[in-house]
Amino acid sequence: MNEERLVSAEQSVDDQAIDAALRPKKLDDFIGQERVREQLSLVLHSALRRGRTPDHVLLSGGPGLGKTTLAMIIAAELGRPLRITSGPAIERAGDLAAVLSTLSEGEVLFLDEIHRMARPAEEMLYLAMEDFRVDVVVGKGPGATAIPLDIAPFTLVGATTRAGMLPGPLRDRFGFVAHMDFYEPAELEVIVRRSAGLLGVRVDDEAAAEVAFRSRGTPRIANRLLRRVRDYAEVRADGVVTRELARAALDLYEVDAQGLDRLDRAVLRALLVKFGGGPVGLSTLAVSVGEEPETVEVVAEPFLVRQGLLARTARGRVATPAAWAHLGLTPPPGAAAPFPAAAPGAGALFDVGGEGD
Ligand SMILES: Nc1ncnc2c1ncn2[C@@H]1O[C@H](COP(=O)(O)OP(=O)(O)OP(=O)(O)O)[C@@H](O)[C@H]1O
Repeated sequence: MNEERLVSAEQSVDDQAIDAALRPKKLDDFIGQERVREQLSLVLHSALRRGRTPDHVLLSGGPGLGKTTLAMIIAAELGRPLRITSGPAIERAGDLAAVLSTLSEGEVLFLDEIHRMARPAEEMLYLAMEDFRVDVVVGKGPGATAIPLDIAPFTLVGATTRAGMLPGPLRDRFGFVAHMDFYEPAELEVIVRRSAGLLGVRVDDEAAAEVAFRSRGTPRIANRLLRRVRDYAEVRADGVVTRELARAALDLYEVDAQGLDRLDRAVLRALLVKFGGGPVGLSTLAVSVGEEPETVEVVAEPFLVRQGLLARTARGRVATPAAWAHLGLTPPPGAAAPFPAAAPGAGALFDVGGEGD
């Protein structure tokens, strides 16, 4: 169901063309992520000065935060071609050898979802990253021989949503690791205004702020909400997006003032109304909203936790005071405190898996 959500950060089929059209092409046009941008600029420009290929770059961060965009910008800033592949496309070492052996001097290789690459290919990549060499194995069994093959110096840009899943030896071979954070509303507002300009949508500043605020810190979601708001303004008004129109459109699509959607709110409401704010086990909570536990855990909870609306404790899921306020409800006397510091037997707080019902 993640794919169908308006507030999913994953790329949908509809997003593909628009993502491409809205990508900034230069580092200076890339909005937000100040530290990453500055660090990357130094890495790239010092390599350019020295006439060398820059260190390999690892981009780590959630979907829709701009990793593909940055990879394209890196190639553009270096004035080099970009080759794009992804971990799941590399099922065998031979798949990677085919890519590496056809790279041109200085080419930028973007390997998206690098944590999903096949293990034997990973080992081939170590050597390629370090020595610009691959060992091509010819034959099978005891007669197999490894033929070393030089490859052109290249820059690998790896992207991952799960930096923790990368084996240490692979992570260590990146000279520069960029951690991409969620964007601030003010940064997203600039992105919304820029995208509106490119799409020819007239959006006033207050409306841009409204869209930004509901975009869960993610440019891809901001661009998607902007499109829905544009449709609404075109059909129901004169095409100019005002704050009132943006609010009405996003309310219609059930994306609320903090970016929660129907599922998020259903989970929160069940936790508050049916279970008095918790603690309640994940499976019980999931059944009460008619979803699988995994859907609640993977799709709804991370954002609720990030927003400080829900806490995962050793005793189960607990609503925070902000959750009551967000849904305009009053906690009953004695509602569970999210952080029962003094309660005997209360366990650790966050991200404790496996609590019972
Ligand atoms: N800093 C930014 N400034 C302007 N637009 C941005 C920025 N970051 C991302 N975007 C826009 O958001 C959309 C998604 O970005 P992109 O495809 O680069 O994300 P991603 O991190 O590679 O996502 P995924 O991990 O799902 O592939 C693109 O349209 C891109 O233009």
